[in-house]
Amino acid sequence: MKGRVILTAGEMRAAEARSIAAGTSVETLMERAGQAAAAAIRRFAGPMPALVLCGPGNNGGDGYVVARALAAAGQDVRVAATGEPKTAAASAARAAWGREVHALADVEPAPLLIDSLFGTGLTRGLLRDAAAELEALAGMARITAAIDLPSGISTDDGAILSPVPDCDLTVTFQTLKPAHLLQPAARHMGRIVVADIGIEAASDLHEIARPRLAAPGPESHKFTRGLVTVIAGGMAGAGALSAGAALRAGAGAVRLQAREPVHGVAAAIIQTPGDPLDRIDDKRIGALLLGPGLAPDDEGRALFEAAAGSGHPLVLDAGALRILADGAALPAAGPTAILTPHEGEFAALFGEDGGSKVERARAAAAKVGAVIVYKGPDTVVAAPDGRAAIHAATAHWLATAGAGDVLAGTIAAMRAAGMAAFEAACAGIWLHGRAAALAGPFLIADDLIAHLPAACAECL
Ligand SMILES: NC(=O)C1=CN([C@@H]2O[C@H](COP(=O)(O)OP(=O)(O)OC[C@H]3O[C@@H](n4cnc5c(N)ncnc54)[C@H](OP(=O)(O)O)[C@@H]3O)[C@@H](O)[C@H]2O)[C@@H](O)CC1
Ligand SMILES: Nc1ncnc2c1ncn2[C@@H]1O[C@H](COP(=O)(O)OP(=O)(O)O)[C@@H](O)[C@H]1O
Ligand SMILES: [K+]
Repeated sequence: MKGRVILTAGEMRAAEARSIAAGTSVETLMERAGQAAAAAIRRFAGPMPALVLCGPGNNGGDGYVVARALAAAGQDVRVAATGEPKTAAASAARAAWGREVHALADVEPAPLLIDSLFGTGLTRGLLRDAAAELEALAGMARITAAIDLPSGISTDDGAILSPVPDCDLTVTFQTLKPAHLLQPAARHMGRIVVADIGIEAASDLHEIARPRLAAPGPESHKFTRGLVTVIAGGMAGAGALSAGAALRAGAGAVRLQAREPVHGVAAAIIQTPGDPLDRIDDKRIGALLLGPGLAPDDEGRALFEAAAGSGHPLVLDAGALRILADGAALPAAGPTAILTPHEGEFAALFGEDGGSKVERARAAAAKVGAVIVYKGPDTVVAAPDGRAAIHAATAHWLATAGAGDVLAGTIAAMRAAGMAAFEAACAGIWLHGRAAALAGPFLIADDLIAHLPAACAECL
């Protein structure tokens, strides 16, 4: 499955402009947006007394429509605004509301607060008084709903420009925007509803969705399901986590290549202690994973060179990324490699500048010609051809040692099963996040492995 489309503010404006050029007016789009938002809010919150805060732009315009729709449904509604509308469509929406509009500074709170101050047009933080008013009213409300985005958020990179309320519901239009999934903004969204307002929207940026996995059939054997080779570093436990994850994520065979026997791993993991490069020329290897537990020393560099020259689909994590940052080269040709850096590894490889997490991941993928899995509480996958995808984790218990090793092994299993690099990365991330949700609070990395089969079973 491909997942929900994500558009930036500029792409959304362009899609809106095309729609207008094709004959649908801004007023019509605003009416659809406001009516859809009101319906979603009523479904979520029921008929409680509401206060709608309206800003000067079209986000505020949506708010006047929401207020009119809720009032028409018999709900007790008040409106407060920062000032007069600045767009013709918002002015028309305010006129159609036709009732009193309070000043934001001295309005009474209500149990249902609807934040329609700013959306995709926000270019700078709210003025201190407006931000404080929004925060205070949200603090006194039982439920806070945002129209398009909670106010104070930068749409494209998810940055916080001024204090943002914690919303219970965010109703956005036609597609997700990056800030709905990127941190630090994403934590403020609550439940996200995407309402259809009849705009055509396509993008090469998607949310990561549940993958489809194939069950083995009568024609299958272990090597058709995929052979994963994990080259263990000096800290063999990390490789053991990756190997265990690859096996539980459905690889038909997993080899853990370490100098010494690794204890405590599943007996089904094939071990032939000795030279870690033993059998690296096996043509059946579907994914070669290097990096977990690997030190950036002479031996590590030699293993990297051998892996890079092997011609196998590579998954490079941890120590292999440090070796790469120190100047080693990826193979110039052959299957697309997958790199799985966390924030620190990404910065060491590609620097810290360059826009949003999506833009930075895309630039990195284009630069090195590999699929980049830029990890964190939000994970961005980018391919050299410009495709990108975002996963907003809900299981923050993943912030635990070894979770990255499990992710790398899971991705390697997907790759060995025959998925292309971008799809394998996306599938692995989804399964990893789902396994974390199933494992629950206080999970450790080993628990993720135990829950991978249940996560995979949801994808058959
Ligand atoms: N795209 C679509 O298809 C549809 C979009 N729709 C809706 O439109 C919304 C986008 O509307 P928008 O472009 O008018 O921007 P919006 O978020 O209301 O804010 C811009 C205004 O705020 C101002 N301003 C900015 N920062 C400020 C600050 N810190 N403090 C004070 N002022 C500040 C800025 O003025 P300026 O920067 O020039 O000073 C401008 O006046 C979108 O989120 C969605 O809800 C739907 O109606 C229908 C279909
Ligand atoms: N706060 C968080 N919320 C959700 N997922 C997280 C969080 N912190 C880390 N993760 C995920 O956990 C994994 C950690 O990987 P990594 O940083 O390489 O850890 P390690 O090296 O200990 O295995 C990644 O998949 C990352 O996306
Ligand atoms: K808003």
